[in-house]
Amino acid sequence: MTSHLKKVELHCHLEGAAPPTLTVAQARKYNIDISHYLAGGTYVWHDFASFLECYDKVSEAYKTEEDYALLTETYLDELAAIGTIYSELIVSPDHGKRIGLGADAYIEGVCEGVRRAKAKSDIEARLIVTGERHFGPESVIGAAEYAAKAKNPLITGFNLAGEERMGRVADYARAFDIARDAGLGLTIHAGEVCGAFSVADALDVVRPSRIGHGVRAIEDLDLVKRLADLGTVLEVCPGSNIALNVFPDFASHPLRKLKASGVRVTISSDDPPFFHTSLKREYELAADAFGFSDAAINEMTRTGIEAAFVDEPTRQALFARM
Ligand SMILES: Nc1ncnc2[nH]cnc12
Ligand SMILES: [Zn+2]
Repeated sequence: MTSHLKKVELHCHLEGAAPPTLTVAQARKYNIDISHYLAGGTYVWHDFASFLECYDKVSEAYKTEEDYALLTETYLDELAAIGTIYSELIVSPDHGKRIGLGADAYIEGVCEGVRRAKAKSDIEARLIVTGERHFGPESVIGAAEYAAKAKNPLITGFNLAGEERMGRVADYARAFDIARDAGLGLTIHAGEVCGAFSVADALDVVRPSRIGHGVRAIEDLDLVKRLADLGTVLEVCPGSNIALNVFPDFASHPLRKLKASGVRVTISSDDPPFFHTSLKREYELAADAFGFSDAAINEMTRTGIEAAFVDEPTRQALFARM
């Protein structure tokens, strides 16, 4: 039981949080045939590549500023209802461009959703602009330039997601330079689909304060020590890792080992309905599948606040709410 615990989430893709019921309604509204990707109330995919394809198709069912406001508000309301005080949403203005809505209208819709949710529950939220590797380095640079120029106080970070097997981190270094120069927090997907080398690449090239997943660092114990020494925070998403078969089961998932080795870890849901999970379930798994005490879970939540891409007064206000 973790319902009494305050919660923080650093790693959730906005479109990846789309409830299947809402996506069905959206697809009906726009007369989109989504039956290959959503059947029986469940998103349909069978491996990482088909998951990404399904994710992109589902995203296409959200088309207007109001659609993004509703999607954001719906997810943040769900988080607030389980005691979540802070959420970082991974968003893709580039996707807004691709669907013809435009990056500004996409972001404005998301910001409206953040404001609506905050007015109801006081949940704090920030946006991490992401580039997606499978759309190529130029599109990732475009995403970084957008984030850098936006001067939107809710946009506080930059991420790189998508097909991890596409190119090496160095191909995307320029995008991270742009984001770093703009003062954005840096995080990057690594060590999820690819092995420990991708985490080492991320540390060498990007020097991020956080890594999305990073769990396959466990394949190289020197690298685990490096993560612990640097204080790099891992945004660990156990349910996602099991759904994508990164590890066969929770017993072989390295969350406990990483934490015991001194690596700073947090827990998140990634793309919850795609992976049959939720932040509530991830906290329950931390207690039941991993055997963490309330104190250990609170420690991970505090790590999340320490690593959050927020200004210091906001960070202190979040600590005060713990
Ligand atoms: N788990 C994941 N890894 C990489 N890119 C993603 N985009 C959405 N979810 C993702
Ligand atoms: Zn992710």
